[in-house]
Amino acid sequence: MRIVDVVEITKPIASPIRNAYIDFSKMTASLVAVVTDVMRDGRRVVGYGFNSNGRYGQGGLIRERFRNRIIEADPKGLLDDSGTNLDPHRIWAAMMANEKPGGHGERSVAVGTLDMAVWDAVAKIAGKPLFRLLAEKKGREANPRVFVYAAGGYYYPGKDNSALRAEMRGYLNRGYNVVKMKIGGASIDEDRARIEAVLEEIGSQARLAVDANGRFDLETAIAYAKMLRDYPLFWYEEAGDPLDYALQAALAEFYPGPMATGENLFSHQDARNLLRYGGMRPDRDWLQFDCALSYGLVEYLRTLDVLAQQGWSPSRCIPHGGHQMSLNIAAGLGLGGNESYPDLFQPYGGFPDSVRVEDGHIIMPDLPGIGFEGKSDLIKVMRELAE
Ligand SMILES: O=C([O-])CC(=O)C(=O)O
Ligand SMILES: [Mg+2]
Repeated sequence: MRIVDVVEITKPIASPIRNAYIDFSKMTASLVAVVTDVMRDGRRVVGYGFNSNGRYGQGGLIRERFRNRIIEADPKGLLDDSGTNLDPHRIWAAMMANEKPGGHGERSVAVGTLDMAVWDAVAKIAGKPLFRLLAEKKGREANPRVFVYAAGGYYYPGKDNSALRAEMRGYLNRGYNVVKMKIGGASIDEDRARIEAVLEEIGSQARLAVDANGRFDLETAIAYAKMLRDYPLFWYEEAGDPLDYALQAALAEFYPGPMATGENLFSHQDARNLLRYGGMRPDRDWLQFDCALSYGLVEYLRTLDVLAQQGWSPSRCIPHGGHQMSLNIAAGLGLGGNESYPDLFQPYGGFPDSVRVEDGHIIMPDLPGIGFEGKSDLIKVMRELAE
């Protein structure tokens, strides 16, 4: 058994939306395939992966470095001890040969994208849904029912508060009971009016989270905290620079409600620094590390170890990114849920076609691998790449 090829294509996922920091008019994503020589149900096993929105495609790094290290490694050295499946940890180590520590940059996105495809292949070779494989490896019970929330509420050109309300109403109609909107891309008075409009629309049917995308300095973050704490928000996300742990810790003094951050921390070492120095509170705050941006699930397992050492439960994690990889981790390893973008970043985000959101939760279908084969628009572009 061996990996015979690794292929990558960089695709546009452009849209006219804007958060407080970037617009998505030139956004791209890498789609990758890990092609094996294993056959299952009459088909060659190919694992697929892609990177989450917010960071651009990683074709250069994947094609120049990480792909070659997998292809050039001794194939036997990439198998598990039984020799009957690939070993994601050994493949990860092969990819990271001759890489210095620290300064994680975006190489973590390239590795995370390939790691997703490796786990997809491993679960397909095992003939199981990835979430069941993960639960088995950890000796725990999988829970296929996963909390999901609807992320949107972006700044669009020409979008007024009635359009924002209609967007949120649409999410409620589709079964969500937590919705998220952007803040920090307008004046604080405008943002207050946008928040009040959404709260009026959703009433007691749902809760609202807000996301500043790291835009604020400490003074502005605190000014917003004082405004936001008047409302019963689900969370206040990424107020300041993701690496400014002192800002996050200072903010906690002004914001008693739940805070969320972590989508732009790309390693277990960065996660550890957040928990050590960021003032995050394990009884109410939320951690959003996204494996597809941060060296994949092999690294995310280390991050979960860091959490345990620092007294945090995995149930405080609701990853960024809205992809099925994190849904599997949530169902298999007991995370608190997953993000979802009902109207954005298609065909990559979302759920298998048969899945419906009910009461803010989905039920994972029993599909081998990550479950991409259950989403027709997604598997179509995947197969165009490698089958
Ligand atoms: O707008 C983005 O970059 C995405 C984001 O922060 C989120 O989903 O939390
Ligand atoms: Mg965010």
